[in-house]
Amino acid sequence: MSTETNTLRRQDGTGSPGPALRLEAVVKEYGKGGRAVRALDGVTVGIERGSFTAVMGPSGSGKSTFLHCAAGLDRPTGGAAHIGDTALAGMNETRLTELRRKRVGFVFQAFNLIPALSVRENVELPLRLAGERLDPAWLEEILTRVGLAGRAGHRPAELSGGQQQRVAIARALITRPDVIFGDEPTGALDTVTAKEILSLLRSCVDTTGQTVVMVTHDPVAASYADTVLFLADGRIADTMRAPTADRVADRMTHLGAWA
Ligand SMILES: Nc1ncnc2c1ncn2[C@@H]1O[C@H](COP(=O)(O)OP(=O)(O)OP(=O)(O)O)[C@@H](O)[C@H]1O
Repeated sequence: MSTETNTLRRQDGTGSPGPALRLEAVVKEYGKGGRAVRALDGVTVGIERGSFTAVMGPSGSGKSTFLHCAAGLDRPTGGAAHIGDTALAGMNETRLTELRRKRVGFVFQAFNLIPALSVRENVELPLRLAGERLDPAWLEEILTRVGLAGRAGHRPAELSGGQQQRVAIARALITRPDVIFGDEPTGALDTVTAKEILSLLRSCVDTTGQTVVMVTHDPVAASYADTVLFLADGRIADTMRAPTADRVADRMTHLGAWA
């Protein structure tokens, strides 16, 4: 399949043109020789700006490897990954670190906040690490958007799990990244709180055109996305637009995910 035919578009067709993220024939092998594991086996996909994409697949199908290669956390063995127009191949570690700080945001299952820092300081951290100027109005806007304007001085331990994940989302938004990557962002939350976090991610996409790519095992979480990519044995086995939880669960069953 060509990149063009594989480019994922928003359902309503709005947002800037051009993919936020592009993988071309990406291969990732771990180990060498007879013991090598091919975790990604020629993945080609473009992810449109302002879209919400869920990545699903059976255990070991390559979801984490996909996310790591797409976000510049790991280097593909073959093929090419781009964030916007920037090719990740050939970047040295310093430039890759800079790219990860400025151009992508991460939201993990375990929140990964700094306990000694306040909400405000946690959110500011990526800008400080990147040596960039803080725009106080933008910080306030983000804190308001994630519903934490009144909690800016609190420490993470004083917040619920859902509130802590809101801090992580605010921290991901602060650099106005090309893409926010979520790795099971609702995996540690109860059902009601998970829905609030998914609605927040959805509204980041809908109101500001943020691009979100989220690995999940949960068909309900995937149903918040515009498109679901299904991985199997390191390849894109299927793409589903306008997903519902039932259709996603059905597709996963056919991929043998819950056999
Ligand atoms: N560092 C590594 N060294 C060797 N093999 C690895 C490494 N990381 C992943 N693999 C292998 O690559 C394949 C894909 O792994 P990956 O973690 O990307 O799958 P996944 O779909 O995210 O799985 P899960 O849903 O269980 O988290 C698996 O066979 C895994 O064992």
